[in-house]
Amino acid sequence: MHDKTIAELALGLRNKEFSSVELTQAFLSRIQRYDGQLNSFITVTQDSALAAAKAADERIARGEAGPLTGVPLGQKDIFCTQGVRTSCGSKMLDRFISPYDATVVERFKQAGTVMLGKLNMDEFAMGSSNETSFYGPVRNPWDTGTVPGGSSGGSAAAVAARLVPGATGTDTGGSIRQPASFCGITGIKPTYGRVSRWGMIAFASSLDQGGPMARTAEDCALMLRTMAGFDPKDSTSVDLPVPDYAACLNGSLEGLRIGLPKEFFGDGLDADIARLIHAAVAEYEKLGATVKEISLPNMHLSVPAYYVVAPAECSSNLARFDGVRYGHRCENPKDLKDLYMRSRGEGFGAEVQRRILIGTYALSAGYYDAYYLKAQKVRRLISEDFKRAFQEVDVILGPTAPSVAFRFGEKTADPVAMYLSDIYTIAVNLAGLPGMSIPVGFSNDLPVGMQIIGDYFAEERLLNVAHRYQQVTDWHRQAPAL
Ligand SMILES: NC(=O)C[C@H](N)C(=O)O
Repeated sequence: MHDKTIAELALGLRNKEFSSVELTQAFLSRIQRYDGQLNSFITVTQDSALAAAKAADERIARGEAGPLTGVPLGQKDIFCTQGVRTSCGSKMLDRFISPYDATVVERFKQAGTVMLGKLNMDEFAMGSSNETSFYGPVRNPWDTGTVPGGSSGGSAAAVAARLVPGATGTDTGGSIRQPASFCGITGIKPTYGRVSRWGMIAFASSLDQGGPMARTAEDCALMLRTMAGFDPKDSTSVDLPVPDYAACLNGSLEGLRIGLPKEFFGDGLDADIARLIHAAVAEYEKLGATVKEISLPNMHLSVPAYYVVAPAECSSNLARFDGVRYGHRCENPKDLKDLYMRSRGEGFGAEVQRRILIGTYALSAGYYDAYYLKAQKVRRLISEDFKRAFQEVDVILGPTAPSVAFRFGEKTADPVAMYLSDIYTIAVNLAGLPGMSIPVGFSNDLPVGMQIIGDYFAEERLLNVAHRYQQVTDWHRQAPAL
């Protein structure tokens, strides 16, 4: 059962080939058997999962089921879950039991899905390797000596290892796409504003966006249909109708205009990855697409701009964790200042502290214009690059990451080397565009992902482009040996 996609599981449930309780039990026993090796879960919610599965079976029996009723899923531990620890991968929130559900969690509950547990992640979503989690690193199921990517590494590893058929992720600067690439799965970061951020612990509010991670584009479409939609509780949520993403997967690609940005294929890209991306592009030509080289001239400014904007917003968002109302509180504080200093010093790990310091500096009097304001101007230039490109092409293809999964410790001593893992993904967040990663082959036995970028609210197009490729290839069907 664990090898089936979400679409196949949903069909099996509807046809009563198996019950949601049986399915949930099967995944729970896989988690118990294999997650010791991977560490992809922070919390497994066995009892509530079985209760939700039982309720789903009853709903199916009454003929009141929705398309995903009874399907088990995992939630990244950044989404608040009522009555369940929501740690965000941090000691700061190790004992935080959320009093409410995030909108995304609430929507999945209403759809009758079953939450298997909360997935491991980089602390407060800051990282590209899952090595910053307070709960220890997640291991990549393709080679447990390598990282799964980050920050949604627990979600990616669990989906790849078939411990869950699908999971949520969040993407502030590549955090859905880069781990999807490293673990050989499919993930989509929707347009900023498409999925509610309410109850999703804030890192950089102008960039954060939740999205689905699964094995196929079809499964991502099914999950996104449930996740997306207007939410009055999120001030940046966009009030646009949600298309039936699964209905447009089979559209023809005849005449599709593909752009390949020359900046994505320059120095720093692994030669094997470049070869696999070109091979995937050739498949699209067979499907009727035309290809042209384009330029995104300000791409080289995306990582520097992101590392001003994201830390600036994080320094403001994380100010709430002061040991008074939220989060870890130190023992026996002498006075208020001591309480703040020690609670934050003990509760936050090194990478989070680094970002808070950078952000506070960038926003401080006298530096604001030089850093924050300038980064915002660069952000506009990057958006305009894409705007120009989308006048000529329908989608942009390129690598998701410059390398395959790297080894533990390889980049921890050099934060800038770590930040460069997101060199191809970050510009998409700065512009607020939708982006996707799909598996297109292997290099040294490790999965390689291709990125598909579209114009605002072109999620249907991206999913269609990904699905057509998955109909003629089987990279997304490969499974790691556990
Ligand atoms: N949250 C993300 O999208 C991950 C990104 N690598 C960062 O550390 O900021």
